[in-house]
Amino acid sequence: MGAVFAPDIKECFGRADEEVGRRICYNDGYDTERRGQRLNNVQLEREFAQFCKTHQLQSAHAVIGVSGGVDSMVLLQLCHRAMHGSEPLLGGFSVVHVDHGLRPTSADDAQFVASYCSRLGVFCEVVPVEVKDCHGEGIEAAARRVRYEALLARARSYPHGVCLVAHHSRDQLETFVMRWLRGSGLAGLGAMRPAAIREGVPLLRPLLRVRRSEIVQYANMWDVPFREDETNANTRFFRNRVRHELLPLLAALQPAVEARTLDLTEQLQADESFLQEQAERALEQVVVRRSGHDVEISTEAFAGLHLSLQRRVIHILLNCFCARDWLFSHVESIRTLALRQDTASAAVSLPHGLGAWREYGRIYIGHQALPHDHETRGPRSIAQWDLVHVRQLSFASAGVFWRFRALPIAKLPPQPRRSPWRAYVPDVDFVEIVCGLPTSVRVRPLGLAGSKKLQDVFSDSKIPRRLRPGWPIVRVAGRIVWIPGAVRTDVQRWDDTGGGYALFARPSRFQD
Ligand SMILES: Nc1ncnc2c1ncn2[C@@H]1O[C@H](COP(=O)(O)OP(=O)(O)OP(=O)(O)O)[C@@H](O)[C@H]1O
Repeated sequence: MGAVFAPDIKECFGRADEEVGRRICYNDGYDTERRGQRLNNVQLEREFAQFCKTHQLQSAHAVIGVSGGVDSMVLLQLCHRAMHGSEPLLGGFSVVHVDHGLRPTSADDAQFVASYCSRLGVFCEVVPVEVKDCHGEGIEAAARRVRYEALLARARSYPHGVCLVAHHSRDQLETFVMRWLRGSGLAGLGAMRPAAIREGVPLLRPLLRVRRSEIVQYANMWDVPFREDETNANTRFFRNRVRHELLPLLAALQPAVEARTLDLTEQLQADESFLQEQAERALEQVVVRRSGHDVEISTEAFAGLHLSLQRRVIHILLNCFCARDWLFSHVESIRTLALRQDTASAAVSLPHGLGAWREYGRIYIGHQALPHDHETRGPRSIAQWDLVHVRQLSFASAGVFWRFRALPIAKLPPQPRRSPWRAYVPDVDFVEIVCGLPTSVRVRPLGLAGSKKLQDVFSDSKIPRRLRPGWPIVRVAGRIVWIPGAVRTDVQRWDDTGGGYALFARPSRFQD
């Protein structure tokens, strides 16, 4: 469907105004409830006018996202009235309806919005979009992503374009609760901002402090038509369950929950802005070097930061590298890595095949494995591998790129294949990966009566001499359990009761 524009129906709107005006002004005592509503409506219009002035919308072109629901239809009405008052509050405005094509009735919604705009004489564009869940984000999130892309693109096409959406105070409460349940931090719990910049375009929410009941009253007052989205009742969606099941409970316990959450989110937003500003400054102090692929941080400067800043600095870096797919446990693992008192090298693996490494008083985050793939001299700890939180680990050692994987034994098939590239370790939190142990160290290979020197283990397994100093050796509580590609020792065990982990190793250059 293309653009719809019908400037000639403006008069219809004028008549509707007059009718409502007559009912209120001349029928004194006719409908006291309506009079009360009118006061609220005046209040709503005043607040909207104030919002327009604060954000200097007199010189802007507002692109309103209108779904056809009551909230956005009321926003449309407010904009329309704001344009036609004694002093226009908007430089101009137009409507965009995004047709996701996901529901059988979506074409009717588009038609409904377009024809109402046509009645008002407002320019309306219906933008059909294709919703594809490419990032495993879920269909709801994918629809939201493409919707904002379309709305912001339209706003960007105007010289002073801004985008207006009709979120109200209950939406804010829902967002807060959903983020709280999903374990968001400060940034997420601040929920939606009344004014934000999204992809370079101001995204404004003039109704964020308005209650839904006031919006509905306003719609009734001005006979604003709207359509109910039938999926709103479907409790298969998380948001709807929060809305229909959890919020009524919260409101029963604390009737002021919506207003209090609004105040709280405003405070959190202010705290969040302050912390982010401080962290961006701190980042300049701790980052020693930054290239497109990795970043190098001074552990000394990092240790001097306040705990909140330490976390936020890592948070910012992870956002750059891991596109928000990280967890709080990743932040904490990197922080622990940076604050360790000993000087040993260590690593944690991150999503998207990235890693964080510690070497010589620096933390490296990025795609590179060990930053200095140097020859190993003497024993060296490669990683304290946190099996509970980190399931994959990769690093380079003496010219070989290693990938390690850990799988709880309970998840393995009943009779796993035997291989020197796999071993079983007891149910421990950490294993240590070291290299460069003296070749005279003795190990007791599984199934052998006696012990063997490391040197003999390497030669029997045909591990090239030049690779031996950097060859990883896995230890549990200081005892060797596995030399990948060579032997497993009597410390390792296959636990039929399902405890422990299976470890897998793949050296990329050597094995090929
Ligand atoms: N199909 C649509 N076309 C244009 N604008 C829309 C559409 N759907 C929603 N909007 C705009 O977005 C606002 C929020 O809508 P809704 O609460 O349904 O979004 P949501 O899916 O919860 O996403 P979020 O709240 O994260 O923006 C609406 O008030 C309206 O302004």
